[in-house]
Amino acid sequence: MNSPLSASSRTPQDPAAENLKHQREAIAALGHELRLLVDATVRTEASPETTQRLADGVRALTGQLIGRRRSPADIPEVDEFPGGVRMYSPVTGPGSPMAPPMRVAPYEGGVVGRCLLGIAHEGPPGYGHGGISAMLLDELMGWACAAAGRPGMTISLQTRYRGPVPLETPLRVRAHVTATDDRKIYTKGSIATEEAPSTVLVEADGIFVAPDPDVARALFPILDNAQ
Ligand SMILES: CCCCCCCC(=O)SCCNC(=O)CCNC(=O)[C@H](O)C(C)(C)COP(=O)(O)OP(=O)(O)OC[C@H]1O[C@@H](n2cnc3c(N)ncnc32)[C@H](O)[C@@H]1OP(=O)(O)O
Repeated sequence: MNSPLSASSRTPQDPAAENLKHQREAIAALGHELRLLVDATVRTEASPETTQRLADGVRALTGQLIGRRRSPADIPEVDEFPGGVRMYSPVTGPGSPMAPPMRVAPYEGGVVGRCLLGIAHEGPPGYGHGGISAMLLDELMGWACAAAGRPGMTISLQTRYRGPVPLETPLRVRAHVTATDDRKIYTKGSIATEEAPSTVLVEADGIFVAPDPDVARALFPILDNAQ
């Protein structure tokens, strides 16, 4: 299984790789514009008439996007599953209007994620929603498992909120594997600002399980097709 941090197996000269790159760039460009739209939407004080007109305009745009719809079980062609690029991940996906998106890199035996939360991610006024913090940590601890060669699914996530997470502030999320026990992988994670990286605002303990192969095939039929 490839690590999500590893490069794609296709070479840049490969026409299929060029096409994939082109597709991903376009998806990321749309994701970027949609994130700006989401941000503008949750900030707007436009009149009801203007808001209604915009809703009609957005509906017309959405109509253009409905073509080959995928079922939840399908893997997008632009993705690498398992263990690779997820263009529409709600945390790291450059094509997701919901994602901050968090950029992940290796870091001191684990992984680090960098992102900003916007008003769309707000919980208490001016601060991030606790569920969003848990989502960032869950995802990054999952990456830490994969980067350690032990990909798994979350079975337990415990979060402690020590301080509110400021919006529109560069954040540093960290995660690493602390221990493994058969199929269980134990992880720790934290969120701090880039400005004060040693002041932990949220910390988490996560337990992941590498699913039994039969369970994994039942959950992800695509794994059978890939063989
Ligand atoms: C790189 C991309 C990163 C993405 C990260 C995103 C992470 C996620 O959000 S994953 C989504 C949320 N998680 C889930 O939906 C998982 C739901 N759980 C399941 O489907 C199953 O428990 C699954 C598939 C993980 C494991 O099933 P299976 O392979 O049958 O394992 P199973 O035999 O039941 O359990 C293995 C061990 O874990 C323990 N365990 C399983 N579930 C739990 C649980 N919820 N709580 C505590 N222990 C548990 C079992 O007791 C067992 O321990 P032991 O061997 O000591 O008895």
